[in-house]
Amino acid sequence: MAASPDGMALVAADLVKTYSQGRGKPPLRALDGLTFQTEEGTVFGLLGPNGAGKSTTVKILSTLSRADSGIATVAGIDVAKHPGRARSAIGFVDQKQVSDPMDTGVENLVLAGQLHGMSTRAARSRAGELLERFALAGAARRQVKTYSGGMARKLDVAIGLMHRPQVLFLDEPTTGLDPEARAEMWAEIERMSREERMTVLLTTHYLEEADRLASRLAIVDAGRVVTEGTPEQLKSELRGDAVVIELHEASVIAQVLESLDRLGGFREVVAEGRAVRARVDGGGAALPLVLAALDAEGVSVASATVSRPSLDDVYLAHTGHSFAAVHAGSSADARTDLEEAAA
Ligand SMILES: Nc1ncnc2c1ncn2[C@@H]1O[C@H](COP(=O)(O)OP(=O)(O)OP(=O)(O)O)[C@@H](O)[C@H]1O
Repeated sequence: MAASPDGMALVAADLVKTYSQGRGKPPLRALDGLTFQTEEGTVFGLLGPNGAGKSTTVKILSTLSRADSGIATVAGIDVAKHPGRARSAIGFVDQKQVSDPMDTGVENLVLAGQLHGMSTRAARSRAGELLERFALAGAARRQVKTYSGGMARKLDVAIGLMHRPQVLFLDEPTTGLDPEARAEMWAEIERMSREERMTVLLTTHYLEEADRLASRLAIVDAGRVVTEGTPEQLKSELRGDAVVIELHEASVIAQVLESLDRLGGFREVVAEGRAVRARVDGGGAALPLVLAALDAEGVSVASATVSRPSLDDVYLAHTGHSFAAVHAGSSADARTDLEEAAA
């Protein structure tokens, strides 16, 4: 399998991309020197708040958009110089359903194979293989409109795999799936990368998903990679434990911040809604002191927890906001495509 000479399946080097925002407004710098690389046969996670530049990065790497400057390669192929070759090396699974609901599962797969230049015979054989693998063989001849959400999603991934790509782009593969379907999808993604040495670029709104699947992660903010490493490395870089104090009322936040300041030793103190988060060494010993101080001041605490650093803490430390708060219920992207409109 031809990867780039240095074994990197994906390279994004100093990517810059600006979008026109319409007449009279300055262009928006969506990517500002974004850089990362991914080894062959691994799952690489891209995390970041809405608007950080993840989709723009994926669009450039998958030839759907062009960078203003910088280099992007997929399996050693420069995507700007050889988009056709790059396209045959990648599979792209969009957030939106790509299969035709009126066609059967097998019809969708065979059509996808034919669009990639496969003969009908080869496409049928590959479709059969994938239907088996995704436990969809029993539903192969049913219209996709009769499938559950999990089945339709698996079919979409199978469509992306028809032409045996070296690199698969998965944009929020489990958004909207129930826990069982999500677990099944995770197992399949793990299997693909392990057994077939397939490289997967995963963008996700679920930290748990990134933690479980990605061997390396990049956190993207304002068009740049702000930190990168294995989930374990990123977590171990954070010193101390995470303390979260939830209050019954937001009006006492200032009092809590003052108490923490007085007690000393608390770092990265952030107030969010009715909660205060902070880091402290020896959280187990520090928490009772905080609770005693707040009790003495008559501040009513709804809950208080202390935990080892999580990926959410990594995210918070690098972006200044918690992943859960940013992504609560927000994945729909309703902006108008100004770039296309301006073209
Ligand atoms: N076609 C476009 N025209 C104009 N602005 C755009 C276009 N596409 C993206 N943007 C802007 O570029 C920035 C980066 O967007 P991008 O979609 O890459 O972020 P993202 O990290 O994928 O966010 P999300 O999680 O919301 O999908 C945002 O400010 C966005 O509004």
